[in-house]
Order: sequence, then structure tokens, then C-alpha cells
Amino acid sequence: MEDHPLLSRIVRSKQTEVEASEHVRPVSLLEQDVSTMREQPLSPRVAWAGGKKRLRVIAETKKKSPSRGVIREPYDPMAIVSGYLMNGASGISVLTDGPFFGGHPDDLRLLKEKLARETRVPFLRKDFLILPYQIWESRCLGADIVLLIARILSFERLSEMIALSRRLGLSALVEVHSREELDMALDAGSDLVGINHRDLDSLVIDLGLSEKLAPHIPKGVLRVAESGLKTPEDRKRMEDLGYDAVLVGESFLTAPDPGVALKEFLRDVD
Ligand SMILES: O=C(O)c1ccccc1NCC(=O)[C@H](O)[C@H](O)COP(=O)(O)O
Repeated sequence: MEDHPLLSRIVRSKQTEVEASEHVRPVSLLEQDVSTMREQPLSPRVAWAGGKKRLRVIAETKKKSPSRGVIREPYDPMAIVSGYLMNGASGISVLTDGPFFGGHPDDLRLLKEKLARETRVPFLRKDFLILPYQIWESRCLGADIVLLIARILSFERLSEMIALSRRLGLSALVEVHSREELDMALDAGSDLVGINHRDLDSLVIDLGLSEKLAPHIPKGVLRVAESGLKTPEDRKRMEDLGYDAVLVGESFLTAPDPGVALKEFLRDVD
């Protein structure tokens, strides 16, 4: 991680945060809570099955990011996500990291409690998950999907966290930014990969990465193209490459009405 200054800072901050959480609420308590939960997580594979195959949009809510600074102020995740759900979102991504993205784990918990019952849309916990404790925590928060970033995990830890996610009924979206990371994700057992156009070190976006990596994703693995997507033409480009879904945040959140921006993003193009 020495070669990744921003990611190193984020991971260090996360380690401190998780240690504090474990002290207050040990994993044995989380396990107890999970054993009493009645609602099962919703798998994207199930939610997106049926009907005409079309590209799905996972719409993201976040207040700020390292690349952009403050994105939306005032920040009202409930209003933003309600707008997304009314305008065709097939998934919701909630940034729960506080220091770098201005979110909170309770954002996800409240959104799921208030909005998920009316929809059949999976919710992604978008954070920097580095320890199995956070998988238990994500399940307790009501997540359906967890994000695992290949670049910040060893192969052993990634395999362990994919297996634990499965055991708890969660889907793991494994995010990669190179052929090596893609191979690592697949070898670790991933069946849901996210190609992140944003290099998390330089923060530079390259939409061509989805094209480069698409031929190397085996059939049967769900594929998501992430970051830097703005227009219906960008959406169509990913659709034509065979992606199942795209993950979009900033371009919706910087629009006056994020729900309307999602609707425009879904507009038909030739
Ligand atoms: O966005 C950042 O600055 C960033 C920095 C360090 C780690 C992760 C970061 N972003 C996470 C994401 O990749 C996006 O939240 C997500 O893919 C949506 O991208 P966008 O549509 O460009 O907001």
C-alpha cells in the first residue's frame, strides 16, 4: 500500500474506525443480531433477472469525494434516493464512509428501513471494507451488496470476505482497475465484478478500461462499469460492450435534480 498514498490514508483511517467499532460492539453481538434478522438480502442476479435484458443503473448517493470535494450541499440522501427510485434506478449505492465521502453507516440503515420495502432494488454498501467485521456490520445495516476493492486486499483476505459475504446472503461486488486485479477477483471466486474507470491513485478516469477488460470477464459473471459516466451515449457504449449495469454518482448528484438526471441518462439513443 506504500505506493498508494490516498488509499493508504483511507485504509489507515478505516482500520482505526473498525477497531473502535469492534470495541463498542464486538462481532459476537453482530452475529447475534444477524441471527434474529428476518429479511434476507436481495441478490442483484435475482432482482435483475427476467424481462428484456437491458443495462441497469446503480445510482449512487454521496456528499463529497476526494476527487471532487463537496458534491452536494445541503445533502439529503433520503430525497436523493427517493428521486432515484422514482426514475428507474435498478440499484442504489450508498457511501457510508464519513471522513472522505461525508456519509455514515446510518445513512444506509435508514434508507433501507424507509425505502426498500416499496421496491425490489438491491442496496450496495459503498465503503472501504478491509476486515470480515465490516461484512457482519454491513449485513446488520441491511445491505444487499458489499463493495470489495481488490487493490486494498490481499488475495487471501479477498477470498475470505467473498466467502463470508456469501454465507451471510450478501452479494460481493469486487472492484478492479487492471487485468491483474480482474484475474485476482475471479480466482478469489467473484461472480460480480466492477470495472472502475477511476484510478484510485491518480483519480484519472478512463472509460476505455471497460472495453479493454470486457473480453476477459467470463460468461456468467455479472459485470458493472463504474465511474465517470455522464451521458446516455456513455450508457449505450457500456450496453454495447455487454455490461449488465453501470454505477453512476457524480453526474447525477451535481445536477439540480438527481432523479431527473437519471431519467435523462436512461433516454434512448441510436
Ligand atoms: O471518487 C473519488 O474521488 C474516489 C477516491 C478514492 C477512492 C474512491 C473514490 N470514488 C469511488 C468511486 O469510484 C465512485 O464513487 C463510483 O464509482 C461512482 O463514480 P462517479 O459516477 O464518477 O461518481
